[in-house]
Amino acid sequence: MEHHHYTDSTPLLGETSRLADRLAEDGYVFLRGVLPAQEVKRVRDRVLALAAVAGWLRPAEAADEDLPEIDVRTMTRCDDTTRQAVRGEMWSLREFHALMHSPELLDVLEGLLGEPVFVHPRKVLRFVPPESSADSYVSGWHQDHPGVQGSARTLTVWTPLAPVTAGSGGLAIVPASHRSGILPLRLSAGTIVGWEIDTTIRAVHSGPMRPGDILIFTAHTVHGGSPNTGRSPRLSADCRYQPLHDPVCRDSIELDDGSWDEIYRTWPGRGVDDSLAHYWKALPLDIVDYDLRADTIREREVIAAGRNRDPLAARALQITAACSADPMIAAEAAALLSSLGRTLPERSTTD
Ligand SMILES: O=C(O)CCC(=O)C(=O)O
Ligand SMILES: [Fe+2]
Repeated sequence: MEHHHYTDSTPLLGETSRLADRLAEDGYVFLRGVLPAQEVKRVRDRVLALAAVAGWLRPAEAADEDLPEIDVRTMTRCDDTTRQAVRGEMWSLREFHALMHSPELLDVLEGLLGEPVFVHPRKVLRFVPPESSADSYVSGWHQDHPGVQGSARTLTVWTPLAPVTAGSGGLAIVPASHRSGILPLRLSAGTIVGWEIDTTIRAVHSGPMRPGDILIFTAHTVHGGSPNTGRSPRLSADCRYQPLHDPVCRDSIELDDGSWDEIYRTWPGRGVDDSLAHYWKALPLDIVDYDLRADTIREREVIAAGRNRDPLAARALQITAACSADPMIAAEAAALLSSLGRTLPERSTTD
């Protein structure tokens, strides 16, 4: 596999049609310094403060580029409920949501899409501890469209909250991989969802990133997180942006658990009269349900693989047991998982 640095498209900022051509050609653009570094730092500091309160950091030792080290033992010992609560507090930070609505970013996206943009409310904040921690994972090679659904023209923005170094790992992109539609998947025990793209990858683009830098890629572009081999957390944010008038999948708006008002309880004035709270309710959206058909087919495949005692099915069985909409399938997945005799660490199920 060939490894190259991202193609730097920063010189094309302000030349909308050339930037859009680059996105159409490569499936991604890498732009430096789009987000205000001070705002990024504000989010990072708040996230790290929550991690420190949870005891996840080793305060005395500054490691990778002024980020504290993770206390892997404490984090690994942390029970699931506490871990999810801390991650939930990080995710609820108003500064994080505001960052993904930065005017500088929306200008670029509006230029690329050529029409008004809808910012998905369900943004993702990633706190990836070193791979030695039970709560670390790689996202595996994937395309966003099968999971995000809605508009096929949706764009993802990925941005680091701290410098991306060789140790922290970042987001690797397979250039021009968006041109072949939805690609098949294969079981993969080491990735977050238990599946990954089943194609030969010939070239990968990656490289260092600074706070403020962004990657924008299409919903069909193959990409995946690299392992965090450093000693500090990898902190990043990602969010999806689509043409306002295209269909929006309900799952990009609605929460799996809890309500948006619970999220806003830490916002000033609990989000009342806040332009970032419930902002989609005033928009003329064409909301569509999540189409479960592809997931159902994959669930059948993983059950069959589990019956064949395929060790590659372990992670997908775990996800199916925890998340299947069909209780019979969930129960069989759980039984097959225990008969596989594998106890995998409990991990987050975010794609
Ligand atoms: O940061 C990662 O590990 C994965 C990010 C990703 O898949 C995305 O932003 O769509
Ligand atoms: Fe993704």
